Amino acid sequence: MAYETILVETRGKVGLITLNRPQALNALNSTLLGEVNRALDALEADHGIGCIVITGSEKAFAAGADIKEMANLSYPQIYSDDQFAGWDRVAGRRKPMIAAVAGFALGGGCEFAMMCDFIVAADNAKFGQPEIKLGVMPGMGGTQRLTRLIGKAKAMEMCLTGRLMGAEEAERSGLVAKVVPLADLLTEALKTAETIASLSLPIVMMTKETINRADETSLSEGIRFERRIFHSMFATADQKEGMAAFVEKRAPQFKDR
Ligand SMILES: CC(C)=CC(=O)SCCNC(=O)CCNC(=O)[C@H](O)C(C)(C)COP(=O)(O)OP(=O)(O)OC[C@H]1O[C@@H](n2cnc3c(N)ncnc32)[C@H](O)[C@@H]1OP(=O)(O)O
Repeated sequence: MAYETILVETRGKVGLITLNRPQALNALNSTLLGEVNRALDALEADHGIGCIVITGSEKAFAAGADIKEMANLSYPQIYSDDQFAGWDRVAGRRKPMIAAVAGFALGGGCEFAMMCDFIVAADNAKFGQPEIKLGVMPGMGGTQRLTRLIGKAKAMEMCLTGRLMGAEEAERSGLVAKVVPLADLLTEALKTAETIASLSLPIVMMTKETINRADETSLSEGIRFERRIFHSMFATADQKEGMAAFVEKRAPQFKDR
């Protein structure tokens, strides 16, 4: 498949999407959004893929939604086109997605990274929601996801001032799972993705769905949901294989069923 703004590769059971608009610091325009969704459609349909890594360049994961593309839109246009609705499709993906972030992850770039299941950051990463400086606010989920990840006080401070947060503070605050040296970013992200992809895909997907339920529901409903999904895992061959392998002191051979 041909793409203009991204590169798509498979490395064993891992799908790798690299944002590739270096001249605009990977600003997220509508072509790029369409291509990311097209690539994710293909990777999700491929039964050989167990995890997806999304990355950018050393300078920028993405410097935000494309300001030049949106600057002159009118309210009727942006409303009737439901601007950014395509990002809900990105966020709703069922296979696990890791954002490997180096450099700037600003505005929509930070929001895109937060749509992934977790973020591995290079030590030069800078996160921020600077939209307030453009006379708007985050519009791709940032007010909600950032608040859930780092809490109201820090989310308010970041969104109301537009200040940037470095990688170490982002890790301390719960925005990123792990910080690694820039030179090791892709290797580390791919290694983590390979670990996930070596496990049972349906069990991984059910676990992702169940954890995401925590953002949507009360504790008691969430625990009830977890219990139902946990019980259902006993209908899979991979549960039988995983537990038999432990008892027989051998490595499990998961079949994704
Ligand atoms: C509104 C919603 C819902 C979401 C958003 O995401 S709004 C955008 C939020 N992001 C920002 O406000 C960041 C904008 N970018 C910057 O502040 C700077 O580019 C920088 C601090 C990230 C890097 O500065 P640097 O001096 O190193 O590089 P530049 O010369 O400024 O940029 C290089 C090149 O990229 C173009 N660029 C950068 N960001 C965007 C963007 N978000 N949209 C469109 N284009 C962008 C920049 O204009 C320049 O290209 P030209 O030389 O052709 O102008």
